Amino acid sequence: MRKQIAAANWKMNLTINEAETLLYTILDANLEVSENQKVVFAVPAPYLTLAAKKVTDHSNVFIAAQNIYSKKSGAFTGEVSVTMLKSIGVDHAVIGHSERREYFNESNEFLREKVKLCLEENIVPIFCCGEALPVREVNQQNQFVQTQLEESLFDLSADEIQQVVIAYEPIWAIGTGKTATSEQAQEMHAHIRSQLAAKYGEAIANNISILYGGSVKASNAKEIFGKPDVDGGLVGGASLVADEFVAIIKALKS
Ligand SMILES: O=C[C@H](O)COP(=O)(O)O
Repeated sequence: MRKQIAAANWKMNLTINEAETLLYTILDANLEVSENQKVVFAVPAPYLTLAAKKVTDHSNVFIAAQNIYSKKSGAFTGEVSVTMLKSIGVDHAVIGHSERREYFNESNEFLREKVKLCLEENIVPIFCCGEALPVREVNQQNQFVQTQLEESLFDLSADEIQQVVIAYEPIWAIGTGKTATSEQAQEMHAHIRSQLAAKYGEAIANNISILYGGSVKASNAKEIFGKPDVDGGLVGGASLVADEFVAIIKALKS
């Protein structure tokens, strides 16, 4: 049975003191995260070690890197590898966020290598996909996202694909306050799941968590997460406010 997941993406925000306070406040909020749920914090790289140590006492709570490099080690100044993450207890990584694709020119092919590497090291890739506004305006979003999946994920084996979490994040809804309607989210999630089913079979497709990202907040999480193919969210801005993120966690399906 696929997991329901609330994933925080702090992006490039917070000082260490602010990060500690936020994480501790959320963890101390009497969270009851069931076996069928996961809470993930994608924190800035300098805070990964501290955050990974802090969550060891909390069941079903995990720490993610916001990015990795596509090689395991070597002369790649400034980059962070999956091997390093593994060695500090980090077990998830956001791969292919639209900000990485846009500002750092990360291609589907490059992201395919990163996903592979995560799986080799037993790190769960949270693979992001999603279209920009001009693509949606000409109603090409399904084909666009399908190509992202095909080029980055569809050479994985049946065992491998089931380790991947997919996050659908329409770029026009990220940080804009403009959320996709729950119907738009469901429509795309159903499309993604149908593509997974066509490639790997229905049973496997039904095992894969598909998160929605784009202006999720406490006030809309319940409705969006309530849709049958939406298995939680990847949350930016609202994950920086403890009460908001706690409410978002509570909005997960049980
Ligand atoms: O990774 C998270 C997404 O980019 C969503 O960000 P947002 O919740 O601030 O719109």
